[in-house]
Amino acid sequence: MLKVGLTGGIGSGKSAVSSALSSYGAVVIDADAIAREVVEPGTPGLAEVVAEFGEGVLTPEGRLDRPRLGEIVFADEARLAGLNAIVHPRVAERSGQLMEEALASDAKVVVYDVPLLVENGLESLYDVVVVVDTPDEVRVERVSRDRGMPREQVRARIDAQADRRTRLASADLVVDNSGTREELAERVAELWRDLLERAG
Ligand SMILES: CC(C)(COP(=O)(O)OP(=O)(O)OC[C@H]1O[C@@H](n2cnc3c(N)ncnc32)[C@H](O)[C@@H]1O)[C@@H](O)C(=O)NCCC(=O)NCCS
Ligand SMILES: Nc1ncnc2c1ncn2[C@@H]1O[C@H](COP(=O)(O)OP(=O)(O)OP(=O)(O)O)[C@@H](O)[C@H]1O
Repeated sequence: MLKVGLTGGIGSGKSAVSSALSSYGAVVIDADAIAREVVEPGTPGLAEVVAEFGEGVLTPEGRLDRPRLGEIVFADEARLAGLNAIVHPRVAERSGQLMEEALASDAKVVVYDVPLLVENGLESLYDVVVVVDTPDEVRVERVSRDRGMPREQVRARIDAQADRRTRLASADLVVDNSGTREELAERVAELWRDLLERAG
């Protein structure tokens, strides 16, 4: 079983790449999805977030108000560090469990889709680090267009992440997603062949 760490900054196209890899037969573990699960209503994670940030980060229904918390933490490094200290250990634990389950399956390739692989120094956990590389301006365009996130919010998240050079320095393989979706699909098909070869 080949362990692949798939990373890239906000809006780079990791989800697009991981869903294509999943359709080819890879097991995909999604860090963003786990980061949501660990702060669902009733979890100790959400209780800690409220203790740290106050009731103001809850919606009237008692769920985490994610855009609100995003505005707070991406404007203030210390507050972001406070949130990361609550969420990241829980994500690491749960993703470790899911990785163990994947290793026990007969899949040839398992992909951990994680935006902060380089930031959190996780390179050594994977046989192959794949970086999805997309210019900052293109990412701002795509995320504001498709998710309605204000451009300044996308930029603030880009600023909170590793820069392009740092991320590329950790890459074993790079997928360029500056072009069309069709071009990306071709590159992922090539990537899959490469990963299968490495899986042996
Ligand atoms: C601040 C929160 C509530 C905002 O939620 P929102 O729904 O708007 O964004 P979502 O979680 O879908 O993240 C979208 C993208 O933002 C970027 N991002 C998220 N968290 C971080 C972070 N701590 N540092 C840098 N970039 C981040 C990533 O590129 C991510 O793919 C949320 O991002 C969060 O809880 N972040 C801390 C946990 C974390 O680091 N998650 C990333 C994977 S472990
Ligand atoms: N080649 C492309 N051309 C046009 N739009 C694209 C392309 N690739 C991805 N997108 C769109 O850009 C947005 C960002 O892509 P995606 O969600 O896959 O990125 P991501 O790296 O998973 O982002 P995040 O870190 O925020 O979770 C999505 O709305 C996606 O549909």
